[in-house]
Amino acid sequence: MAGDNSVKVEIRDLVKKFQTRNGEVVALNGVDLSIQDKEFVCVVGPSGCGKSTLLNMIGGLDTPTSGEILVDGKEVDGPSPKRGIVFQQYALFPWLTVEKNVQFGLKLQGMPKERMEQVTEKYLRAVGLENFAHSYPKELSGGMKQRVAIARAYAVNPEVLLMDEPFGALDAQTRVQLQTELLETWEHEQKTCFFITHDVEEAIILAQRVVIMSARPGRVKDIVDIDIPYPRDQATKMSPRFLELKNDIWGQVYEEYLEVRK
Ligand SMILES: Nc1ncnc2c1ncn2[C@@H]1O[C@H](COP(=O)(O)OP(=O)(O)OP(=O)(O)O)[C@@H](O)[C@H]1O
Repeated sequence: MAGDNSVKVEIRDLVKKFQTRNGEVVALNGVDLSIQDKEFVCVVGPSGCGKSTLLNMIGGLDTPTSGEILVDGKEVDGPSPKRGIVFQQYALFPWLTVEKNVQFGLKLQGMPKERMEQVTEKYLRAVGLENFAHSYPKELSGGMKQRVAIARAYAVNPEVLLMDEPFGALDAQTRVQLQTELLETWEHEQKTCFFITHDVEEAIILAQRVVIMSARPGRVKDIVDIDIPYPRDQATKMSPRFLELKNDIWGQVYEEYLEVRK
């Protein structure tokens, strides 16, 4: 289950500055991080510490001011189907059915129709939406829409899955359900996952390592190994080790939150 010790994503001395009307904003200032192949990493940190900025740059949606991001040893120079992204707000095409949403990236890849239908069926089944293939996004609940976004990301078979608070807008029960499903899929598909969340419990349930970022300008403050075996479930949250890790991570995030408020 753990990464196989080959580095998938290497981030070196990454700096990102934005020029705004009110002057320069240093979002990230010297981020170093190595993510192993097939590893599940969660990132936590106070609001505005640059988590989304970091994810967008790994995804190739934005460029660093200085420093490097290497995927498989090659510098990221734009988006790639090898890196799938799931955002907090479902980002589905409202005019397309669930099935057509999932097939969007497959069409761009020129996948033959029959194969595309098999892939769509497989992933809609994986997220429990096989009976909603012909529904439109507006007919689905928030949790169902996010399931479609996850199925769509998995369908193109990315090597790295970048998830920016994908469950942030969901109610607690749906969130727990989707966490469980995501872990199950990760166990089968073994992708490298980079997952941003504000929820420390969510980070501990999902990740092999939790990266804690400092207040803006963001840097890596600490990396905590989550030495709780998989499969993890809701009962895991009652274990003494879980509570110990939660206290540690929560305490560190809170310190940074207080920095923001200064
Ligand atoms: N396009 C942009 N132009 C100017 N400033 C930006 C831009 N994108 C992000 N920033 C600034 O960079 C900093 C980091 O933003 P980012 O969204 O990455 O933080 P975050 O940690 O993801 O926050 P949150 O947890 O609230 O989502 C913030 O101060 C933000 O205002």
